Amino acid sequence: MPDKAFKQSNIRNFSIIAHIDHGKSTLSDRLIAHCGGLTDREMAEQVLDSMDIERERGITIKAQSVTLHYTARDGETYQLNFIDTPGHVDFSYEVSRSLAGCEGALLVVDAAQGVEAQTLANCYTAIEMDLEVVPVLNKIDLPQADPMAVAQEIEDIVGIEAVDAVQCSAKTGIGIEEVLERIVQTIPAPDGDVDAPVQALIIDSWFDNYQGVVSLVRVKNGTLRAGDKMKVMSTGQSYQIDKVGFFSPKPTETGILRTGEVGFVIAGIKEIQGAPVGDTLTLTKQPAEKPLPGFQKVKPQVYAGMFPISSDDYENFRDALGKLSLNDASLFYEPENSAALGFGFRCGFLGMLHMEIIQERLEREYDIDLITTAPTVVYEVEKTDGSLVKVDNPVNLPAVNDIETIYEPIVEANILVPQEFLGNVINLCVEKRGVQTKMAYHGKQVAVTYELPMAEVVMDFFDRLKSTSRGYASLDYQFKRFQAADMVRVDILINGDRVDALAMITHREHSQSRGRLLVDKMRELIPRQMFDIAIQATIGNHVIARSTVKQLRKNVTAKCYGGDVSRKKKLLQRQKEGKKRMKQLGNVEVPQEAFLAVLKVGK
Ligand SMILES: Nc1nc2c(ncn2[C@@H]2O[C@H](COP(=O)(O)OP(=O)(O)OP(=O)(O)O)[C@@H](O)[C@H]2O)c(=O)[nH]1
Repeated sequence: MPDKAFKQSNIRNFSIIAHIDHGKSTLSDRLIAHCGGLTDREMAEQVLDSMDIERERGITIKAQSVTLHYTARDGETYQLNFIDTPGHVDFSYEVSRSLAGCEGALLVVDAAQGVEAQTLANCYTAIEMDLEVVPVLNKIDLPQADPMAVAQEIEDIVGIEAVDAVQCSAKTGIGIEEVLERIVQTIPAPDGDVDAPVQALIIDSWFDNYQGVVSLVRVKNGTLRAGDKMKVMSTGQSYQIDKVGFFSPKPTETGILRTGEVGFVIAGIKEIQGAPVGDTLTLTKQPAEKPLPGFQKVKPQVYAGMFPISSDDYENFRDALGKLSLNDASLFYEPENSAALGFGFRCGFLGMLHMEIIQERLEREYDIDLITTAPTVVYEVEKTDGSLVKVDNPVNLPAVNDIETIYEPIVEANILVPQEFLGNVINLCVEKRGVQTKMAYHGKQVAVTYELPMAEVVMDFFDRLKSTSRGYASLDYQFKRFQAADMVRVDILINGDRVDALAMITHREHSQSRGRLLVDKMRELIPRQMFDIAIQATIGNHVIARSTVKQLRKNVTAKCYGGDVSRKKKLLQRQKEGKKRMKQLGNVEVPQEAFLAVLKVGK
C-alpha cells in the first residue's frame, strides 16, 4: 500500500468537531469506506464508537484514531490521520487533547439544524490552537436543509468564512469526495523536523490486558521505530518499544512512525501510570531537551462518593479506578470512609454524564456493584478564624458556628436557542437562580449568556433545557468565579440516625422545599419493612421535614395461588435481585436510588 513513497508533505491530521447527532459518526464511516479501510461487513457497525456504552448511548466518549490513504484528483496519495473527538458538553477537555495532534478540524454542521453551542465552544478551542477549521454542511439530502442560511449562521456566530463550505450527505454519500479534496487542499501538512531528537505527544493511553499500556501518539519530530529504547519524559523511565503502527481502523503494525504521523506505541509498560496522556516520548540515545507543551489540565467539577456494595470488591475497585484514570486525566479519586456505606472512594468528574459513564464502566467492564452518593460541586468556606477551606463533600462542611461565609461556584453558560423557545429557557434560568448577562439575535437563533450557580447546572439543567426547548437549545458552560451565597447543609436521619452519605448542600431558599421533596421521595423508595421507619430532614438540630414508611411485610408470593412452584421461585429470585442494590443502614434497607434521590428534587 502506501508506505514506499512516504512524503511528510502528503500527511493531513484532522479531527471532526460536531454537535451530537449532526452526523460525525456517519461521516467518519463514509470517509473510511471511501478510502477502503474496511469491508462492507465491518462497515455494518459504526466503527469509531468502540465502547459498548458509547454505542448504546449513541455518543462518542473516547478519542480514537484512524489512518486512511486517499488518492486525490491531483494524482498524489495522501495519508489522512483522523482523530475522533467526543461531542458532549462534559468532554470538551478530551476535544482539546485530540486537537493537539492535528493541523485542521472539520466543523460538521447539520444543514437543517444550524450551529449549536457545543460546536461553538470546541470550534473556538480549535481556532485558539491555530488549527485550520473547514466548515462542512451535512444532511443536505433532508428536505428542510437550508445550507445557505446555515452557512450564513456559521459566518455570523462562529466567525469563519463559510459561503463556499462543502455540502454533503453522509447518509447518501453525496459530496464525500469533495470533503476529502477539501481536507487535502486546505489543511496544512504537519511541520516538524525528521532529524531533530524524537518528540511524540501522547494523545491517549489505555490499558490492554495482553499488551499492557497502549498509547496513541503524534510524532512531532524525529522517527520512532520498533526496537528503539524510548523514554517517557515526565517519569524518566525507559522502555523498549515492542510495536508501533496505526489503526486502519484495525491495528496495523508498521514498525515505524515518522515525523507528522499519528499511531500507536506499545512498549511493555505494565504500570498504569507509565505513559500519562499529555506526556512526551523521546529516545534514550538522543533525548529531546524539553517535553512538548502538552495540553491544558482540567479540574473535576462534580464530586460524589462511590462505595462497593460488597466490601470484597474494594481492591478491585481501586484497581479499576487506576485503569480508568489512565486515559481519563479528569477522573479524580481518593479513599473515603462513610459511617453508612463503609470504605469507598470520593471521585471527581467533569459533569453528570461523565459520572454516569464511569459508574457504568465500573459495573460493566469491572463487574463491581456500586452505590453512588448524590454529586456535589466544590464550595469555598471562609471560617470565623479567617481560614479558607474547600469543601467537596457535605459531610466536611464545618459546623454552622465556625462558618463566616460560604462561596459557591458560578458558571458562565452560553445557550443557543431558536426564538420560539427563548421564553421557556429564560424561565428555567431564573428558576435556577441565573442572572442574564448577554443576549444577541442571529437569524432564527438567539444567543443568551447567563451566570448560574454551578450546583444548579450540573444537576438536571441540561435535561430540563432540552425538554423545555424540544431538544433545540444547546449549552456550553465554564467556571467563572466563586460568589458568596446563603448555603446550608440538609441532613437526612433514618430512624434518628444521621446518614452521612445522604447529606446535601443547598441554598437556604430551596432548603425547605428540597428537604420536603427528598423525604417524600425517600418514603417512596425505601421498601416497607417489619417496623415503622421515620425519615427526617434537618438543618442543624432543626427538623424541616419528616415522613414515615409504615410497617408491612411485603409478601410477593401471596399473589401466586396454587402450586406453580417455578413461578414462585422466579418471583423470589426477582425479589432477591431487586435487593442486590440495597444497603443495610442499621436495621433499615435502603436502595441505591435513595442515594441519588437528591437529583430528582432539583426544583
Ligand atoms: N438525512 C441524513 N441523516 C443523516 C446524515 N448524516 C447522519 N445522519 C443521521 O443523523 C443521526 C446522527 O448521526 P451520527 O453520525 O450518529 O451523529 P454523531 O454526530 O456521530 O453523534 P454522536 O456520536 O452522538 O456525537 C443518525 O440517525 C444518522 O443516520 C445525512 O447526511 N443525512
